[in-house]
Amino acid sequence: MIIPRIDLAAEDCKAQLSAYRLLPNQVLVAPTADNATLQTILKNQNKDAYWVQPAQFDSQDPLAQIHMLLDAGSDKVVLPYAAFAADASAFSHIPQERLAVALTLAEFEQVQASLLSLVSVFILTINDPPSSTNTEAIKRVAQAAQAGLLPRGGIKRVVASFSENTVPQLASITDLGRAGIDILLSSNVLSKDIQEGKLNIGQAFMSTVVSDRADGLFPTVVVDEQGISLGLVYSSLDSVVESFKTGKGVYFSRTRGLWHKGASSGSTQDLVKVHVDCDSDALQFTVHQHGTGFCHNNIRGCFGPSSGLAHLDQTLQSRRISAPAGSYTQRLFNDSNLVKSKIMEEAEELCDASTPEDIAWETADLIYFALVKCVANGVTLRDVEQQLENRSRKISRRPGHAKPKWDVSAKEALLAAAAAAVVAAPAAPQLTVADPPAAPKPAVAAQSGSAKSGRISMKSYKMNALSADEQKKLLLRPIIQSDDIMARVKPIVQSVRERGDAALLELTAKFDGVQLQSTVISAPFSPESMILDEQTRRAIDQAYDNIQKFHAAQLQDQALVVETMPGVVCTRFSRPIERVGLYVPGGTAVLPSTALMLGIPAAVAGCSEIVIATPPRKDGSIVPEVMYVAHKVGASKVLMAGGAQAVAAMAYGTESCPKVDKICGPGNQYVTAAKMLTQIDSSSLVSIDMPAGPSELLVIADMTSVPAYVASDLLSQAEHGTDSQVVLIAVGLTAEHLSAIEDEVHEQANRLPRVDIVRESIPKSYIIAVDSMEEAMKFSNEYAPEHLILHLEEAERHVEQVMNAGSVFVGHWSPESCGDYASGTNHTLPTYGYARMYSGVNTDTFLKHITSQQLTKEGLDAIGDTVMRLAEIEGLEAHRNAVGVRIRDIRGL
Ligand SMILES: NC(=O)c1ccc[n+]([C@@H]2O[C@H](COP(=O)([O-])OP(=O)(O)OC[C@H]3O[C@@H](n4cnc5c(N)ncnc54)[C@H](O)[C@@H]3O)[C@@H](O)[C@H]2O)c1
Ligand SMILES: N[C@H](CO)Cc1c[nH]c[nH+]1
Repeated sequence: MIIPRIDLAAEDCKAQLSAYRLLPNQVLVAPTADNATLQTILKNQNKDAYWVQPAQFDSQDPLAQIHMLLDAGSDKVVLPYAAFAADASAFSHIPQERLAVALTLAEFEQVQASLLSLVSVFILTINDPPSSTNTEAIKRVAQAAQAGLLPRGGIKRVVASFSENTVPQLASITDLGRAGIDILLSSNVLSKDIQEGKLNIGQAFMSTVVSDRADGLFPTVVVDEQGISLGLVYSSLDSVVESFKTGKGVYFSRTRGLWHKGASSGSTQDLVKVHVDCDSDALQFTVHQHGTGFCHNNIRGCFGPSSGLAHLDQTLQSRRISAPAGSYTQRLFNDSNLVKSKIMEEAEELCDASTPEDIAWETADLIYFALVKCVANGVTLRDVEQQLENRSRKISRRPGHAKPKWDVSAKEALLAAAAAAVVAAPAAPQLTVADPPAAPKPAVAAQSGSAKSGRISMKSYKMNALSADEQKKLLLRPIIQSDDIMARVKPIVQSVRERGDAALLELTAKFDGVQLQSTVISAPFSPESMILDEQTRRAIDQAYDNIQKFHAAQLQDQALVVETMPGVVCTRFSRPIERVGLYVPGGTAVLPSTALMLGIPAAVAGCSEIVIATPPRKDGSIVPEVMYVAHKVGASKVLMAGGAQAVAAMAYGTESCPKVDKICGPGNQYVTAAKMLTQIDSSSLVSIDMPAGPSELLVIADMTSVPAYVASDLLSQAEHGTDSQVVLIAVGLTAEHLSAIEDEVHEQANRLPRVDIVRESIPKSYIIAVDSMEEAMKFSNEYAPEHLILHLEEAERHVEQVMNAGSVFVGHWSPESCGDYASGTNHTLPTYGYARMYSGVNTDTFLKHITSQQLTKEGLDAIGDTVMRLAEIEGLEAHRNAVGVRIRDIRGL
């Protein structure tokens, strides 16, 4: 094997480096260890090939410079024998395979046994050209030096370093090579061309390779930059010479002769490295493959397509060039904030994962999003691997502490201290340290963690293949055992009604797993309870402003005045409901947005007492986002309770929770059942907004719809709860379009943190194919969805046909999520088909309308006979008389 020696003091050193980069190793001779050219070279990618030989080290601290060169990634540092002779033990901490020694034949004679175990390469300085005498001497040294393998595997190498102008015969290289001796030559005597007075690099390289085949060819394994095999070919001496010359993959075809790979197909190869195997009879070409691939069947490799990370990397690289419009991947490429959020989300989930399956799952997610970021920024998987390899070559170890921001142990200690402080302070049950705004893990994910496989798909129907009865059945929501739920809720409501706070505390311990000391936090709320990061605060403030604007516009503060007949004036004016209870769900997800949706209209309406009820977190606190909203809307109390017990507390009142006049807000089946139960109990004297149960969504989509958008909207509601239902009405969609939507549902769902919930809600959901918009609208109006999305051409034209729906989202750019959070409309909406007769929460929800009238003498005279006659018909004489006594006076009867 030949090794070029490149003098970094030479002007053309970088050109030399590039010319001989295909050889496995190069020796870089630098004037000093910190030479600027050397440092620049070590910053590039190929450094694992370099043996660095500085002529001079810093005399104060040579070891530090050796560490620096090895940490920078050089494969080996070459030291003069004198350095070892002075104190060999100083180098004993450096891995043997990273050190080489340069010495003369005479010096080798003095080598102590200890040096043999410190270095992996002996570079013998030979001042004369190869001769029979020095060749024999070199061979003797090789025999002595090469005894035994390196501790971590591999051989010790002996290299004969010939002087500046020596151009050895190929036969000498072959002779030394057969004895396992490499030849180090000045790059000045080498050439990529066949040139008089120079040694051709291809021929020199091949002079130690022996073919064991009758045709004299050399089996050549072709691999990509990640070392993944692309195929097996054959090389001849000429093809190798040509490869070194052109820097391309050139082989020998037994049918075509010299074969410039890709010359006709376009699938060319840039040659990255050429290696010979351990017994010198086969080659390995490392290439950067262009075009469709190496295999003539238009796939990447002859042994089939790549898999694993390499495959993901290749897919993302090709998607970067041509991602389908509207696909999730394209969105990720264009939205660096989304990628950032996903990486942080997945990293957190990986930290929280504990089972081997979950850890593998979360790692896969994290790697996926990390690779998207790489590809979006022109970084390849190989670049990442190169970094890992560089790190593995470092010999100085960093302590590896986490930055303070991420130091979990320190944070836990802080939280423990804060919790201890809270226990000591009886009146403040919430932590004083703000937790990150992360939502709690879905209950289902926590329980299962197993059924994470299988396609996630909705059921599929064709409207014209269904009987009327079958169509009707589809209008029903997933069955809820309401008798069973009522039976569970009644005793809960009863016990809170009878035992007040004591029952509340017990039930919170039972259902929410937290033993509180008190049930209510009263305003003014402490600033520590609502500490938010700036981005969250700004998001809440913007949502607040939009929702406030839309709900303030609904307020009719002018009385309605109509003179129905001359002298008969009818008026209607509104007054706020004084005390309202707002339920903010907190079971599988904490929903500060619901606090906005209920609190803002209540505040706009002017309710004088606003109580917000929400389940406490496991540490007994309420999320700071909800506390901040409670503060903004002017709530007087936050009730730390959820479920039926919270509803009962607000309906009947307890020692600490005020009784309210109306309870609003969505919730699970227990919440909804308790609202209905307390509403029909006249002794509670409480009303409710509506039965707002599990979230649901109906999408009507035509061929103009974007599959990725449709799927994302369906999933946005399917992720709420296992009982959520989403429906897609496909209007004249082709089979391809429909299956693109189904694929997106599956793929996007699998990337969701709440995929376990989606796995249960999506199978309860369905797609129904129809032929016309009329059929679609008819079905939608009968279903009366909570949310209706129109993914249609000229979607706005169809709004006038909507008869029953909680809220409508018009066109491709109106995702339902905007209505959930920030556009201005309310997200507390009727579900279960109640949109046929209920409106969603709005400003009027928190108002009563009072009417009044005033009649003049003339007005009463004009209307009197009508009223008296109608009272007579009903047999209500007192009614008739109240008008009659006045009419007699007016008319002087
Ligand atoms: N329609 C709308 O406008 C709208 C808006 C937002 C949310 N939602 C829906 O609200 C619901 C929120 O449900 P959630 O469960 O996440 O939160 P939640 O706050 O409604 O319910 C959590 C509470 O349920 C109680 N509970 C749990 N298991 C119980 C059991 N076995 N027996 C008695 N009580 C029990 C606990 O006290 C717990 O605090 C979802 O279905 C979501 O779709 C609807
Ligand atoms: N989509 C829900 C109404 O059904 C509301 C919500 C809250 N947070 C997110 N979404």
